Amino acid sequence: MSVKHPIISVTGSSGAGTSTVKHAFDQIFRREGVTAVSIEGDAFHRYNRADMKAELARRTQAGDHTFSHFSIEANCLEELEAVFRAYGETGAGKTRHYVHSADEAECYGVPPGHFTDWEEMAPGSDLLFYEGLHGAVKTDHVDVSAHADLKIGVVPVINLEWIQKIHRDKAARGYSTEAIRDVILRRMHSYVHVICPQFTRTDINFQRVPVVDTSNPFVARWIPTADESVVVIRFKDPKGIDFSYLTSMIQGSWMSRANSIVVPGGKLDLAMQLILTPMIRRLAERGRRARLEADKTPA
Ligand SMILES: Nc1ncnc2c1ncn2[C@@H]1O[C@H](COP(=O)(O)OP(=O)(O)OP(=O)(O)O)[C@@H](O)[C@H]1O
Ligand SMILES: O=C(CO)[C@H](O)[C@H](O)COP(=O)(O)O
Repeated sequence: MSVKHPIISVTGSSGAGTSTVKHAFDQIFRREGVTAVSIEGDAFHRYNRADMKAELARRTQAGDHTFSHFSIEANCLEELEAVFRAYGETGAGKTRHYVHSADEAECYGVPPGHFTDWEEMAPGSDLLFYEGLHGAVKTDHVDVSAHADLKIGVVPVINLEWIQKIHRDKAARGYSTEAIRDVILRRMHSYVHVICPQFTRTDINFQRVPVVDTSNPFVARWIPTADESVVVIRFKDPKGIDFSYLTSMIQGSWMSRANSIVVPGGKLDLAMQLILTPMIRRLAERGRRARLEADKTPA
């Protein structure tokens, strides 16, 4: 955690909607005049696509059927923790991109399945924004979670998460339904042991729940729309959250527990703005004040 150089971490499984949620954050950053630098979790995969395939084959042959991109060992989480620590201390750090598709390849000048070179983040930022699979991970050897000042979980109920993943991976990444189904199955062990535990460490979880039948996600023809879903928003620490303000501002919302509200799917953006803007403003202002004070203090 760092007052001077705060970190916001948005964590979710593949297809959960973390990239989509990033847009909501970008709007708040723009409106509030907050300069953010970003890290994509996929940048910290340990292997490029070909090496991952080879490692997977090696492990499968050795009898390990649980290895996947969700696994701790498939990612450089010590490096991610080190980048979080360095940013918290100095406001600087390095990152890169994992290129998934032909579109991204054109943008980054690197073929799909490869990484760009490591690059220093732009100097002078107010905060670091992470979006990916492991932003609240804590094991015996690595603690990414401890370095993040605001942790957000993006967790649709699982059938919806799969539908979102299947549609995105088919449309944007060119995979077949069968290949995606196999990946979902292979990742299940780490989904349970690595992904889920993070959502008890997050400060706020946004859980999209469809109100249409998603019983067989593998044949769903489209992703349930905003109007066909509600979002459960759960606060780890409800102290200081003005629930009556939120429920009066967000039409159709209600409290389902002492720490949770439910909003219509179409109000997710508004809910995120109302909830997150004051938190982001506070982090950025505290950081600016602390950096100013540090500049005034003689070395
Ligand atoms: N609130 C939402 N309403 C409707 N569709 C959504 C919503 N959130 C995400 N989706 C859809 O789900 C798919 C996956 O979303 P997104 O790319 O944001 O996932 P992700 O968590 O960033 O995945 P990855 O980490 O694998 O890149 C996209 O097709 C997106 O349009
Ligand atoms: O989104 C993902 C994880 O968050 C991808 O599954 C992962 O980055 C691997 O990508 P690919 O299978 O296309 O090489």
